[in-house]
Amino acid sequence: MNILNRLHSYARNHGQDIAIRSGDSFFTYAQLDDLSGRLANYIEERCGGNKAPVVVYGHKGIYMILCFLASVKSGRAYCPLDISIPDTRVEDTISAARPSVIFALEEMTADVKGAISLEETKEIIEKTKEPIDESHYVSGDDVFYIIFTSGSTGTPKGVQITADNLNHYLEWSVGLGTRPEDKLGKVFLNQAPFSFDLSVMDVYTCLASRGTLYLLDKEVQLDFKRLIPALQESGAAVWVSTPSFADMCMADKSFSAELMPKLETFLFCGETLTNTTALKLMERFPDAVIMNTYGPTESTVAVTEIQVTKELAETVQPLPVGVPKPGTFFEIHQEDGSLAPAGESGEIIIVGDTVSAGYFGREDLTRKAFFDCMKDGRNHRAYRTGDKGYLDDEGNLHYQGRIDLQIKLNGYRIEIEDIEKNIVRLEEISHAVVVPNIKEGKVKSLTAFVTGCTKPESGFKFSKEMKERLRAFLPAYMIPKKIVHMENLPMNNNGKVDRKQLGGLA
Ligand SMILES: Nc1ncnc2c1ncn2[C@@H]1O[C@H](COP(=O)(O)OP(=O)(O)OP(=O)(O)O)[C@@H](O)[C@H]1O
Repeated sequence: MNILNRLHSYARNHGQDIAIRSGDSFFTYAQLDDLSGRLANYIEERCGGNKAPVVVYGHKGIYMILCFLASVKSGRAYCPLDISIPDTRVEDTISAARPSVIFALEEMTADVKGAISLEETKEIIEKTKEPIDESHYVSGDDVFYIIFTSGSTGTPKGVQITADNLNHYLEWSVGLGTRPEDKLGKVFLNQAPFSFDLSVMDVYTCLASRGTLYLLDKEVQLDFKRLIPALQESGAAVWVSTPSFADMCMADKSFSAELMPKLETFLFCGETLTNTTALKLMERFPDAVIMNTYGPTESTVAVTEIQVTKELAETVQPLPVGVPKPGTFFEIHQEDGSLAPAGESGEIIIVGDTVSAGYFGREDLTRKAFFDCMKDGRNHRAYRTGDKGYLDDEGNLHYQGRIDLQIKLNGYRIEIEDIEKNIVRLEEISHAVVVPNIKEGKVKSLTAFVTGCTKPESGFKFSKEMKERLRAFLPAYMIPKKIVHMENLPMNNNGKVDRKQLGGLA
């Protein structure tokens, strides 16, 4: 599949269909294709031989996607930066990317010179009458986008995803949870900021399916009084978010099939989907299909899928993340780099057609994380995920947490996520995040932050009781020193549980 050609054909044959909506603004397929082609012409004329990426700064406006498409039509990768990114990181990213053009579609407070504002972008498009020729479009191994990871599990790096990576990903994602034809013309919900690659799952799967992308901005997401009516108004059939965001929505009783009667598919990625969340969602949306998918930015959003049925959610805990998409293979490596025996756990290595070429301008980091590998008689790109997992007899991948969330406490080697999985076995608790208390580089104790039950009268008593009961599941050295009840776990800008913030509270 070639997404840019597909957009062209939609613009020609279904030009009046709405491609993107944000509040009262929208672009039809004809507008999106035409205006992005014209803006691409401007970029090419202005930059000529400078093929450096285009930085697009902003939030959930419809012009964001228009600028992404203009960049790739001009033959340049784009690098999306959301307004939630702190100024210093915006500045660092821009100095690393050395962009050919910067579009700042929202007001920018970072120290950045020469950015083109939204008003100027509109004027440029108005003045540039001709769309760019297709021969300029990024294709094959050309980089389509560069996403700087959030750093939730390390330091931010610019992951380069090529046109081929994206096209291979889309061939699979249009069929996630439903047949591809069942997604045609449907509404897709966008929760994730564009600087988080989860958004690629809704933006491009939607555009590839001639759907309407419904953008939910940050302020709406944080205000139930606006969020619930927006969800209702969206008419969404495909839901794409982190599980944490769905959990947050479930705090409102009206979040159900009555509110969103057209909702057919939940697509989750980015963090663990707990059995509790899946089961609660099934109660609220009995007819919807729930898909768990897994993958890092480095292998284009997601590379596995599994439909979470009631039976699965009731019998297998934690939930598997599923089987690889076509064109993806897994290897499980032991600490010494050799292949783990069948069924045993180790580092998950992703091999295949959606694995990135590497990090932008960071040959050193690229060499550490990526390598080439033969599979089925062909050379493939492979990526060391830093995630731990194993493959079961049916070929399902089971994710067991980050290798770097392994700590040493009083000489014991402990998997933080192992403790979390056991805490949620306690009836009252639906989510648990355990953070180490570190002094002088050494782990001194552990604190667990939990949600689920109503606020206990005495935090001390609650902690004591939970710890007592945890003894049924965990050895004493793995039981956190404190168990703290919270109404909600804090989320980072990408909508994942914010471990760093909790670390500060421990
Ligand atoms: N379905 C899933 N279940 C559990 N964990 C998941 C799932 N999908 C993704 N993850 C976790 O999210 C990671 C990928 O996150 P992402 O590429 O968004 O980077 P990030 O959160 O910005 O972190 P960093 O910046 O440190 O790379 C995976 O490597 C895995 O640890």
